[in-house]
Amino acid sequence: MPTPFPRIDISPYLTPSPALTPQHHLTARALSTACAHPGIFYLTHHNLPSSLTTRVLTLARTFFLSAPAAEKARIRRLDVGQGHGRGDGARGYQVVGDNVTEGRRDWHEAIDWYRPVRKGEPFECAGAGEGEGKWEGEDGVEGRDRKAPYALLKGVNAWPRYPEGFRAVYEEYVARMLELGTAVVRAMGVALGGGMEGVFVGSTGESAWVMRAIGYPALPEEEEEEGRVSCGAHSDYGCVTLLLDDGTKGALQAWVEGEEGEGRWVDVEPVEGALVVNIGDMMARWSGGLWKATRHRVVHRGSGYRVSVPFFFEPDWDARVPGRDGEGEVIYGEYLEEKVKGNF
Ligand SMILES: O=C(O)CCC(=O)C(=O)O
Ligand SMILES: [Fe+2]
Repeated sequence: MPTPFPRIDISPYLTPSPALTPQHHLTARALSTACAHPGIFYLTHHNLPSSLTTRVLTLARTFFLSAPAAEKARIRRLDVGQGHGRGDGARGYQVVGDNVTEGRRDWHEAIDWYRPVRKGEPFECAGAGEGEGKWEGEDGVEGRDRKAPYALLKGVNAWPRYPEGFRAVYEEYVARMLELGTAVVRAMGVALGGGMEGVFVGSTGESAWVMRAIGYPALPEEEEEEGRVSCGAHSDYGCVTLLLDDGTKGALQAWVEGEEGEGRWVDVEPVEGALVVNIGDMMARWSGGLWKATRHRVVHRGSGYRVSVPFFFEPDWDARVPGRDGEGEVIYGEYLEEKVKGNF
């Protein structure tokens, strides 16, 4: 069966242009349809050099499969207060089974990074410490001006020292993804109309982005019998997810609803040179429920080791996002804190 997921060419939004052209509108219209149903699509012509995406995936694979246990332990995610205060309950490496989705342990390992919190930012305080704790693992500017103990989500990112060059490549990738994310939300704003282009660009200029490198060993049969999957069914909570995958087939699945409202899991097969994109709960709210934060999950039964790197392009920490079903608006950073506390 052909894949039901459309391809969206984002290139018109990547070239500076003082006014919207017919090409901009073509992309916006295609996005509008795709975001309403099935809410997940392939982003093409994104202008990311394949040399960069290949390096990103290879570095993650090498880390997961061959980093010494001590290196994985050095950057392990810690609860708030742990590790002389360097834990922020969010950033760092998680072993297989550490990540929990809807109460079940996921069958993957991962490193999570969040947008750095800069000293003096309005939301920096909220419990951030002025203590003496210094995390030995921090070797970059981020950590130097902000001392542990850290509050929830307010720590410093943990970067592998092995394989060499990891951080520089990933930071280059983050910079590219911020540009791309801005282009995508701008296109989504044009698609929604009513001034939303300005709202989206204005609410994501300091995006509280999140990035994960995920390593999926094949899911053992006995784990699946226990009801475990590689990554449990969920919708993403932010704006837009830009997913880079290593081409492994039959792993990512999306919940697609038919005309009658009946749904089923459909494989989202990798498309060479394209990113898989879905919208998150914040974007669904901004669209007034017109667009869907599609549920998805990963079931990787194959024999190989799968690697993916989702980049979550999110609203600013202090962005105000409309409520759902008459609820009041939320401040995105507060919403995120609740999500992290509740283990997503
Ligand atoms: O690995 C994937 O393909 C998807 C991961 C995912 O859905 C997530 O991290 O939110
Ligand atoms: Fe997801």
